Amino acid sequence: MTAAAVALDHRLARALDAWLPWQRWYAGKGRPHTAVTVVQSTPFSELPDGSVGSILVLRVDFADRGAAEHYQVPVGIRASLPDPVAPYLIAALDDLVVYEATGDHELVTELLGLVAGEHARDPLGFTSFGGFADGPPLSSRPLGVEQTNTSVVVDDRYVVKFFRRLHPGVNPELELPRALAASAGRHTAALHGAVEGHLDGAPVTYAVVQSFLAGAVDGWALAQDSLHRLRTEPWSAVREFAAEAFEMGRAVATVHAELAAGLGTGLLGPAELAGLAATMARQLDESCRVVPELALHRVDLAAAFAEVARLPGGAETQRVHGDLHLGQLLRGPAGWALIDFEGEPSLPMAERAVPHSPLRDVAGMLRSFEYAADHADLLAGPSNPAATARLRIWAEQGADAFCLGYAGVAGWDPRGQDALLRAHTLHKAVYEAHYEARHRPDFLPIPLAAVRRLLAQ
Ligand SMILES: Nc1ncnc2c1ncn2[C@@H]1O[C@H](COP(=O)(O)OP(=O)(O)O)[C@@H](O)[C@H]1O
Ligand SMILES: O=P(O)(O)O[C@H]1O[C@H](CO)[C@@H](O[C@H]2O[C@H](CO)[C@@H](O)[C@H](O)[C@H]2O)[C@H](O)[C@H]1O
Repeated sequence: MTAAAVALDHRLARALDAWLPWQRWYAGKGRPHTAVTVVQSTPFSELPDGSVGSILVLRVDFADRGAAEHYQVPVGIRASLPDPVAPYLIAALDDLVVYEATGDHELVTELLGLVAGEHARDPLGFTSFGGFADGPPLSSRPLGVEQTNTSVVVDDRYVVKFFRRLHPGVNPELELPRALAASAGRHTAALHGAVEGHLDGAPVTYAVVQSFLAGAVDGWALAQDSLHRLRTEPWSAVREFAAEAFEMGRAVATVHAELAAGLGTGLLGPAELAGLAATMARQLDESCRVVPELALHRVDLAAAFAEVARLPGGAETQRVHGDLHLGQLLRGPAGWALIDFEGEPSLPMAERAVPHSPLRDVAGMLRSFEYAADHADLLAGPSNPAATARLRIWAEQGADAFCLGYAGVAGWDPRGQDALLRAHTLHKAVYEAHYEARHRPDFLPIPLAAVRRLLAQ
């Protein structure tokens, strides 16, 4: 059998069926599936020894007969597995092995070359926005971090992010940086290229290439370090983290201003506010089906969301990040930068493209300060009221400093819009409960405790 034929062999579909549910990025966990089908296979490279690189699209059908999901799996198919690629094995069929192309420097180099050269491999198109160095890259490595998609760092200069779950529509992670290309300052990573195609007649973003901010530390790692120090040097840990949170607030407000300037602003009037309240209530219902513990608070949560429909004077909107948290901020030599503009990865693209109040992102950050503190509390084991109190002060000081930094740039303090900020914060906590139930059930107590605490305030 040739390598090209393997991509379409039904035995590969069977192997993928067993492999897929174990992947961190697989979002169908908890929904028994009935079939995994390779619905698209786009060979992008054929090496002299007959090895092939191909971008597969899998369709997953579910027993509940709900909507099918599509996933991207770039694969390499070779006669033997080169040593560095061994951890990426998917299946061995006859005399050929199939593995994840993201672990293969040769195939990553081929893909990057297609982007830099703006080639096409029907139905995929490769676009360059410039900034590629001459000559092939010397090294590449999958990031290997906890993430929703799969990113590969090339020469510590680029990061190629392969979107795993494919939704029809242009991914905001391509759309927003592309719109900001001329105006974006130092608080975002430059966009170099993209891989786009079609699925069922709709445009789909397969991958983006961005500048890699080498040596940057992310906000979550910085928070972990600070929380560790909180045990021995509580006041300097609180003070120093608050100073960073202040700068994070400034960076987020600056990017918000750039997004507003590049993509415009709007106003939610009474009808749109009622629509927003209804969307929050609908998402609450969906999350209650996945996380039964949430249903205990359904009435109070619905009441907080209903408040949105009664906001006097409306609310300003614009395109926002959409899924902001500490892990989405990287501190490099030029200060804090925002990454990962794809929005909530489970939402359809049309919903992710809806303009929102910037408070949605602010709420994401405020939740993240609390999340980090509650995560530390959870890991610390048996209850220790003094330690818990310190953690709460740490989170509150971080949140206050963030809002002050934001206000310094935006000219308004997010804490001034109480009901909308509260609704967005609760909405984020509900989303987190849904997300954790699907991806990291051990962490589910964190957002559930937050829902209880926020409702009690
Ligand atoms: N441009 C970049 N420069 C440096 N590191 C990055 C960059 N983009 C992403 N990362 C690192 O990769 C991690 C995952 O990236 P992210 O875009 O959040 O992935 P996902 O959306 O799949 O969860 C980030 O937390 C960060 O550590
Ligand atoms: O993968 P993404 O970065 O797009 O975001 C998803 O995964 C995040 C976890 O990796 C999740 O964030 C939640 O956990 C964080 C700690 O790991 C915490 O800082 C965030 O506040 C919390 O929301 C995010 O919600 C999800 O969309």
